[in-house]
Amino acid sequence: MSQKLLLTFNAGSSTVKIGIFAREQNGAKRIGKGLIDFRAEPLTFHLIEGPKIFDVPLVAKTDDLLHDVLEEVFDWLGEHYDLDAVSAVGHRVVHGGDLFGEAVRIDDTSLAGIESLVTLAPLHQPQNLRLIRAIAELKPGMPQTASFDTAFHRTQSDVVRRFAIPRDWFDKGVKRYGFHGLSYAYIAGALKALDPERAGGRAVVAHLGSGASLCALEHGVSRDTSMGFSTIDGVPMATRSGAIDPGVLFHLVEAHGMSVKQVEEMIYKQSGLLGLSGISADSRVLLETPSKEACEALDVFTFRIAGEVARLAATLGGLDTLVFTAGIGENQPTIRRSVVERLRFLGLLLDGDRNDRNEGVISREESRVKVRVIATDEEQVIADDCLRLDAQDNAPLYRVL
Ligand SMILES: Nc1ncnc2c1ncn2[C@@H]1O[C@H](COP(=O)(O)OP(=O)(O)O)[C@@H](O)[C@H]1O
Ligand SMILES: CC(=O)OP(=O)(O)O
Ligand SMILES: [Mg+2]
Repeated sequence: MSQKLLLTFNAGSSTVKIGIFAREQNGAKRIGKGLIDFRAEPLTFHLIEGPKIFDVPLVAKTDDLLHDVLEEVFDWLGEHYDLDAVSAVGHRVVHGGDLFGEAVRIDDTSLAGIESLVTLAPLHQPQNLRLIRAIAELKPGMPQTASFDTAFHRTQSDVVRRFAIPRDWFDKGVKRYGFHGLSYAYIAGALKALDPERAGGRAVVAHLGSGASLCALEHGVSRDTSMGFSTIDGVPMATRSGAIDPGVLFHLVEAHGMSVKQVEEMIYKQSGLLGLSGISADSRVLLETPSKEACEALDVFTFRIAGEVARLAATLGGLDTLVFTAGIGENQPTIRRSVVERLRFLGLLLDGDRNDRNEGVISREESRVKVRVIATDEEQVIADDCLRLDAQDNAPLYRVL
């Protein structure tokens, strides 16, 4: 019999990342990585790690269900992996609200809980649900688990989580939740391995991908983060505005007659780097475009990130380590340089050559704050949760309702 496998799904704002893991005695070991790119026209599947590397355009269209897209992706994956050996599937689910403090098996009850949080993460949660349902149809009876982005931040104090609005709204769930928790959990583990005594001490992690946020870690525990109630808050992103004076939103609706839906579309999908530059949501394109607007978009981005690092350092009462991670954080020296140069006053000194080579430590020896680049792996966290939950007992399986 062939070795048992696990699949993981990490649905971000613009891609779905698929992890293929072997179930080994000492845990889940990655053996492949795929990516469905929803920005590409036509929709494209990339196998970026595995026995063969390839890109294929998909015939299936993104419909509301993702059933056809996944079926086609499974056909491609099936040429290289024995998909009959898949014994469980784990998902990243972006919002767990106050309902989910840790990863869970998916059954009808947990699925209803995930569904009840759709309005809190309209860019992500519906996609998570589509994937869960499509897999339940394509692989009936397959055990599925959910790992929540919000769960890692439940160690934050109420002072950090409260908005300064009438206090009963907090009890009704209007509070700062924070996201990218699977990435921060992975980085906290990596920092512990690099620095077993102090896990990086007082560390700020900058997760800079299509969605971007920062997290303040005290010996690996979340104390504060830039994203709040929704995935809009904090720093500007590929297409999201980041924190914005709520007065602007009232103004757009009342003085300019925009509907709430139109404002939502603008803030989630037409803002950030795309809106600022008018050129592209992809920082790689902006770095190569010699225009004033592209340059200014990147300046706003790095200005706001540096400001957030300083704010989070205040939460921690100082800063020992700054970590860059995710697509931009791991791969873009120019953006890291602009952020770190703005933070010289906090004791950060960049080693330009190390930074250009994307090395693990990019600060100089004499820098008071150590600056690191660590590749995140949200799929590993999902796979570890999935393996642990699946091994516990034969609890409920999700079937198509
Ligand atoms: N070499 C690179 N590979 C992939 N993404 C990169 C690279 N360099 C920069 N990026 C940036 O990272 C972003 C994607 O980051 P990622 O963490 O994968 O985001 P998400 O999970 O939100 O889709 C891209 O929009 C791009 O701007
Ligand atoms: C929470 C969030 O913004 O996720 P992503 O960066 O994957 O879009
Ligand atoms: Mg992501």
